[in-house]
Amino acid sequence: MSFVSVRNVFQSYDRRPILERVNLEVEEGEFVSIVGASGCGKSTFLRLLLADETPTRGTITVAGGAPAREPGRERGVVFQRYSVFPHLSVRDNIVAAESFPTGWGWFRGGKLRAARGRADEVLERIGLAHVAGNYPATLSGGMQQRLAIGQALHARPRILLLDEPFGALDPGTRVSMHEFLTDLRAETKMTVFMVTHDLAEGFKLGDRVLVFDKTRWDPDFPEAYGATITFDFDARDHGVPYQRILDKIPSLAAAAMPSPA
Ligand SMILES: Nc1ncnc2c1ncn2[C@@H]1O[C@H](COP(=O)(O)OP(=O)(O)OP(=O)(O)O)[C@@H](O)[C@H]1O
Repeated sequence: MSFVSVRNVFQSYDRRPILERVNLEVEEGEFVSIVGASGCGKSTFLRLLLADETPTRGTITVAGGAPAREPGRERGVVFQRYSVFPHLSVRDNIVAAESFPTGWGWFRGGKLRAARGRADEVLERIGLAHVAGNYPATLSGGMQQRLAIGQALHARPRILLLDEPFGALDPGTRVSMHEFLTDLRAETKMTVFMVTHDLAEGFKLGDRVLVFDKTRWDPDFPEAYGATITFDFDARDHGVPYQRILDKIPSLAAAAMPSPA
């Protein structure tokens, strides 16, 4: 039995199909990159994996359990724009990640001191110990995104969901974030799903690269059909040079790029 099992999943909004017949089996510890045209439903798929939404049809199960009805601590998420708390210090942003999901509200006294100690260990690991007392606004984009990832990891999720986590960063910072994520992954053995518009990034970081696209298309009614997984590439050990895939399936180049605004 695989770790994450997506069986015949459909998702519609107001009867408008977004995803149809999505089937996927993922082993624990796999890194799955997701690419596809803008608006084809990649973020929707992540929300379904997060259990932030329930599919219109079909089921998503983790470790053979019952389908989740709401996000839990075993699933962490990071969005493109840093979702950190601007009014809290870097250290307390990590503390918040631990205290809020417990439903106990903000830690106090000895509990707060202990939580801050644990937060400092996380900051050490993500290279932000030297700015622990700063507010997020004083950090660079890459540092804020490292903080957002640190927050998500602090709950020790078994599944990490990344929605274009490096999309807003400059190319140099992106490369250092790739190294950061690769190291963390080796350390934690998490299962990761990452939506990206950057095909090279998808192949560099992923064990697999999934392409979402429509298999049916009605020119008179473009919204008639939803998207599904049309390719599932093995990207392990740089197994498939993505350039060769682009040569073979040129439409993928367009599918993997954001559409012009
Ligand atoms: N809650 C919702 N209610 C209605 N429509 C929605 C909702 N969420 C998403 N949609 C629509 O579903 C479609 C897919 O959106 P989604 O954000 O999943 O695509 P995406 O592939 O992640 O796009 P992008 O690459 O641009 O981020 C879009 O047309 C969007 O407007």
